[in-house]
Amino acid sequence: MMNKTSQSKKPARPQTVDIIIKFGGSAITDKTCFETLRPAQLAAAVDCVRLCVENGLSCIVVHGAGSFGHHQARKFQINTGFVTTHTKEERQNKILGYSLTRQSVTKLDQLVINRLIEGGVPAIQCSPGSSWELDKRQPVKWPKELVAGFLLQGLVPVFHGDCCLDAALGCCILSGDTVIKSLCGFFDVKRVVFLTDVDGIYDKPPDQPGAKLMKTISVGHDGSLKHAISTSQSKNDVTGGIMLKLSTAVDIVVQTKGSCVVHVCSVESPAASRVCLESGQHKSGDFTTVYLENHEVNGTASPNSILNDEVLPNGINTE
Ligand SMILES: Nc1ncnc2c1ncn2[C@@H]1O[C@H](COP(=O)(O)OP(=O)(O)OP(=O)(O)O)[C@@H](O)[C@H]1O
Ligand SMILES: C=C(C)CCOP(=O)(O)O
Repeated sequence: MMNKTSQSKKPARPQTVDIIIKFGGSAITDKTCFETLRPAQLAAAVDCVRLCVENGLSCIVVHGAGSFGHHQARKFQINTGFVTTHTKEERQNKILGYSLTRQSVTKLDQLVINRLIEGGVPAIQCSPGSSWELDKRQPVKWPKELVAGFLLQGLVPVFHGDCCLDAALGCCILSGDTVIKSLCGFFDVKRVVFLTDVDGIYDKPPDQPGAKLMKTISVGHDGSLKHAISTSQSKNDVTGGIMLKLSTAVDIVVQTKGSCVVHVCSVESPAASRVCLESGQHKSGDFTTVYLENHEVNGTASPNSILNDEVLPNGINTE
């Protein structure tokens, strides 16, 4: 059933994936309330995937945990692993928390997969918690060939942030953002779209006065950024919030030498489907594009507006 590419551990030419779409936990759930879905936002995210599939794009979905999982993970401190448990009771408590966290994230996963299938997307569950091996919170082994096989059959693999076993810590939390980085390290991914609850990356938390949407973020070959960006995260978030997203985006464009472009866009924005469907970079729109400086994307030189690396809400250029 598997072809030559999917059988080999390290194929000479990695299999192409047109797009990875991340359903942000902030976008599809209400992070301030326990296990609360935002159905309209989930429907909008599903619509983006449906459009991609209808247009023949190979697609992977990754979703965050949002208000499913983060509460339990925080309460039972799953991310510190078993090394911080000293008594039998502490260990039993942590194991119960591990079980409850997985139960919660897989509950959300089931809702997401049901909606995708109802929307006509041939979604296939790929929960990291049941197959990924981690060491010091970094993925060391995951079933790459199986995922490659699913994609070759036209299925849409669905991953999510999860709790996983960890060689060093016993257990830990694996963010959907880290999953995306691993996928980009194995497949030839053309673009990653983070659908979230804000228009993109701002120069400071968007609820702070004067915060400006960064329409483009140019990344140096050493991973450096031209502009300072400050962030905040919700008190229930155990995986680093938007900061992890930004560092994941930077790592992806550097690690793929610029062949993969990353966009951060509101799930509710009319631009979301366009960002998902169109290849290359986008000159305008209320979203963020993260790209490698001076890089040619899909054979076309980056547009000047991007090379100028503007920071502009309301047309203000801070350069
Ligand atoms: N500089 C910033 N730019 C953009 N958003 C920011 C910034 N600082 C803080 N935020 C907050 O980050 C939140 C989005 O990040 P978050 O990590 O929750 O995204 P997500 O991908 O939806 O979540 P998850 O990791 O659960 O999937 C927004 O609600 C926003 O208010
Ligand atoms: C809290 C858990 C279990 C997963 C976190 O994943 P993320 O929301 O993608 O960061």
